[in-house]
Amino acid sequence: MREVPAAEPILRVSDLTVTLGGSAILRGVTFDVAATGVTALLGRNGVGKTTTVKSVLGLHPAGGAIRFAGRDIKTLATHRIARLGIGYVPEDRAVFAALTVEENLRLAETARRPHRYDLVYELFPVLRERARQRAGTLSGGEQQMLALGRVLLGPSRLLLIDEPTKGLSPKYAGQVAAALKLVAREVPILLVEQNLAVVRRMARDAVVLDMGRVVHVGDARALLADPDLTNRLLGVSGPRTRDVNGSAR
Ligand SMILES: Nc1ncnc2c1ncn2[C@@H]1O[C@H](COP(=O)(O)OP(=O)(O)OP(=O)(O)O)[C@@H](O)[C@H]1O
Repeated sequence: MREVPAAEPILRVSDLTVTLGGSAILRGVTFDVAATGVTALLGRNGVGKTTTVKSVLGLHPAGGAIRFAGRDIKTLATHRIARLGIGYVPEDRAVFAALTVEENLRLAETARRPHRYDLVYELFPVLRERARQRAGTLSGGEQQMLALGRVLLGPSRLLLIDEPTKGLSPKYAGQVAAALKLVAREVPILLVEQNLAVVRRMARDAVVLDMGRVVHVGDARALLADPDLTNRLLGVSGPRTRDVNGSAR
């Protein structure tokens, strides 16, 4: 029987090195992001997860190679990388506080069409309900939904999403995770996430960083099902006590 070749990864990061403020932050990071599903980028605080994501976007000068959909993107300017179809939701959510929800979405419109308001409002009905409300007065969870809505508005081929559930109540974290899971059916996601219950629910693949290096690559659930490995790599005992909605398990 002929083997079906596995799809090419959508993103290939090879031997990525980044120095910031005189310190070597990434020391040869190598990993792939599959063309489907969610790849979780994990690790303790300060190990280089955000730096990795920003480097993919051309926001830090980096050594090594970055290929997106088979194309070398490391030397491209950030706006050109974005135009190739890489969407980014940063950790601080980056919504315009003084503008309404609707204005925030309209500002995210780009030349790349179609603008998928139907998808955004289907995933996050609260954004339609609060269309006229200033973004700065939304709750943290609603602001996160707006930030995700902004990036989902245009067609993307890969989403880089940095800690989308950080600081959210279990209820909102659950809602955001559920929406991202739906999004991941259409667009591959590289997800930085500390909430391991969210990771277990969404991610198929896991990449773990430690001190600027990849120390583990493999199946996300297998990693999280192994308390010793989880403890050694992530410094926690895994998502065993509470699920993503905060219920005890
Ligand atoms: N512009 C910068 N100048 C100097 N050092 C920086 C800069 N940006 C990040 N760093 C340092 O690089 C290291 C990695 O930071 P990074 O934000 O990538 O970590 P992280 O894994 O995303 O952490 P966290 O989980 O806490 O968000 C940290 O020690 C941080 O202080």
